[in-house]
Amino acid sequence: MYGQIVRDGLVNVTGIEDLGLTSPVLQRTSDAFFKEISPFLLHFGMFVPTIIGQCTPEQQAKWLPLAMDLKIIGTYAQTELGHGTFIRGLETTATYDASTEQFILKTPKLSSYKWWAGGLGKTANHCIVLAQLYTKGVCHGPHPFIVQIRDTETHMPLPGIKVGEIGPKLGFNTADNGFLGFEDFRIPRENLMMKNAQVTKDGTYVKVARHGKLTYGTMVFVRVMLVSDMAYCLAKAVTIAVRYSAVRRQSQPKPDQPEPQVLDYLTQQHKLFICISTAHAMKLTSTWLWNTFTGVLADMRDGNTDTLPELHALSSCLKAISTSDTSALIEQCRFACGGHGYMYSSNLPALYSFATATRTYEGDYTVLLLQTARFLVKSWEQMDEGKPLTPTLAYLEQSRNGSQVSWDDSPEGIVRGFDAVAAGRIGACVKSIRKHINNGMDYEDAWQMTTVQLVGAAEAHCRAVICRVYRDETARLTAGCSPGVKAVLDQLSTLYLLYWALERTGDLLRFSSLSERDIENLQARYEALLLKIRPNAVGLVDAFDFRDEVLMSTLGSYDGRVYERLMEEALKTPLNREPVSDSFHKYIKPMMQGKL
Ligand SMILES: CCCCC/C=C\C/C=C\C/C=C\C/C=C\CCCC(=O)SCCNC(=O)CCNC(=O)[C@H](O)C(C)(C)COP(=O)(O)OP(=O)(O)OC[C@H]1O[C@@H](n2cnc3c(N)ncnc32)[C@H](O)[C@@H]1OP(=O)(O)O
Ligand SMILES: Cc1cc2nc3c(=O)[nH]c(=O)nc-3n(C[C@H](O)[C@H](O)[C@H](O)COP(=O)(O)OP(=O)(O)OC[C@H]3O[C@@H](n4cnc5c(N)ncnc54)[C@H](O)[C@@H]3O)c2cc1C
Repeated sequence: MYGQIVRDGLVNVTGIEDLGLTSPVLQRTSDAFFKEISPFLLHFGMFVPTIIGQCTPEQQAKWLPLAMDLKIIGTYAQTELGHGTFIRGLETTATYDASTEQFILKTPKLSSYKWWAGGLGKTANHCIVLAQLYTKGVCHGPHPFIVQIRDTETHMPLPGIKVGEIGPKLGFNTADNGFLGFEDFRIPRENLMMKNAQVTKDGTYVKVARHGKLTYGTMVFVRVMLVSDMAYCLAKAVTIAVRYSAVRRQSQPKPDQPEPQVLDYLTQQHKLFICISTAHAMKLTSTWLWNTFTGVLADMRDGNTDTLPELHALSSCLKAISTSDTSALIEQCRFACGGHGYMYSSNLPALYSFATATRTYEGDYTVLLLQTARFLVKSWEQMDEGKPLTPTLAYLEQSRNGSQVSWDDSPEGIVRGFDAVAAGRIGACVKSIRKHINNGMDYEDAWQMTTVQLVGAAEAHCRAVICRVYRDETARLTAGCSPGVKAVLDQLSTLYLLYWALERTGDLLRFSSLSERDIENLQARYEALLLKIRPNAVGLVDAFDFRDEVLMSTLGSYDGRVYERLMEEALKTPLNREPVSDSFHKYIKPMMQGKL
């Protein structure tokens, strides 16, 4: 299995590299090689970006050609057995020895072992290691080091290195996630990645970065990328589920009628059409986020880090919500395919196991939403002090006078309704924190006591951002389209708004003048819209344009030969090589004869 995956992985990365294509293409074509993950994902997904983001130009000149030509294979080892979320609590140490101009890497105890890095087990010979930097007896916090861990000729672990694979997981079983320990392992001073902080030969620590969190930059980049990844993942899953639902016929609602396509059931449309819509919403939002990200990078190149806090808040909540929505909706696609959705050959299990992991790695869902909430509460307090709000929080102004937003069920009105919900929930958090403080709590305890509400407020803010961006970007991008295309894409973005308005009626009743009658109207409009979308459903997923080799699904192939493919795959199962398994003779027969 591992050998096959490495072969496929190299064909993928070297083949595409020869064509000089970019890593997103690499990422997309890699799907034609793997149902799961390439052991080289971290090399291109984090090792290379960290060299670019954390190294000086001189260090980049040394390491980047080696990495891009695959002369070295890297990964990103930050998480430890004992810490993943709390980076400041990482235990691996890097202590500077001025007498030899080296750092000594140490794994003080079992919980300090690096754990999880993709490709670390058997594939990588180098890695980025986040370690607590000590020099002249002072700890300066976690810093990135580039460390060779295996001999590039023999691939043997270097002396002082303990490395291996962490074992089977829910999914990602081709990612070769590994563990790594250091026993007084020495690396040259120059292996500290010195764009944001330096240590001089005599051990003096020099802070370069204008912002304390630039070391976390790679994670922001990956979070931004993952939003797009999730759109792609969900688009694959709903292509499989909609095509299968068009082929599958089941039950007989009317005695004298043939069994209908299950896609004709309103409940099936309710399960699946939000998936089509969400894939579009996340794709458009990811492009908007990427443009925001590149804008912040440009500002930072000019020495201005003012826009970084908003990017961190946006990338945190969008990564959290896109991965959470995608995991839930891919599982919904699996539910929609009945028993056959549970077959590994449908590819829905692999898509689900990838998406659900993404809800955790690169920042746990709850932790990232609390990061966004921190920014939202700070912004509210700045608004109270009369300071200007950042663009994505402009809607907070409307809540200033505390008046309830009047409900308007037009698409733009629903977007404003979500703004009111987000503003109302943030305001409720601020009120809760202040109440606890007035009752004698310190700020940290008051914050902790409000965290359930804070996670909800961050989700509401993110939903409002997605709704607004989806609506605006659809209008902008379809301006020049034919009326037919424009109408269908407008139906999808309206469906997204109606779906989430019905999911959040409680909040809308609390923070707008929404009434019982309005809810009945929303429900009726939503159901009517499902029927309108039905004729275009297969065309809409065909428009995602996935080749069968990329979908790798017995249920989702273009020709619809579902039962033939399921049987073909079944016959390939090793157990079917012989009519009678030798376990019969070894165990079952003796048992039947009472000889066990
Ligand atoms: C084969 C082809 C491949 C092609 C690939 C191409 C592309 C692929 C793309 C993606 C795919 C790649 C890989 C995917 C697969 C697997 C990868 C998994 C890798 C990992 O899984 S890798 C480990 C990830 N592990 C985490 O994700 C840890 C999460 N834990 C944290 O992130 C921190 O621990 C935090 C933030 C919780 C607390 O950190 P803390 O305790 O130090 O800070 P604190 O909370 O005290 O905040 C103090 C002030 O810093 C600000 N602040 C914080 N963070 C900031 C940031 N990032 N930027 C700017 N400001 C930031 C705050 O906003 C605040 O600001 P203020 O004071 O103003 O409020
Ligand atoms: C498939 C996969 C691949 C990975 N690849 C890599 C890799 O290549 N490199 C790497 O370095 N890491 C990698 N990771 C590790 C990943 O980044 C961490 O697992 C992730 O950051 C979560 O941290 P944790 O495991 O410590 O969870 P924890 O933070 O321990 O989460 C446990 C629970 O505690 C809660 N919690 C934690 N802190 C708080 C808080 N402040 N407030 C409220 N609740 C809190 C969480 O919400 C969660 O419910 C990978 C993980 C997976 C699953």
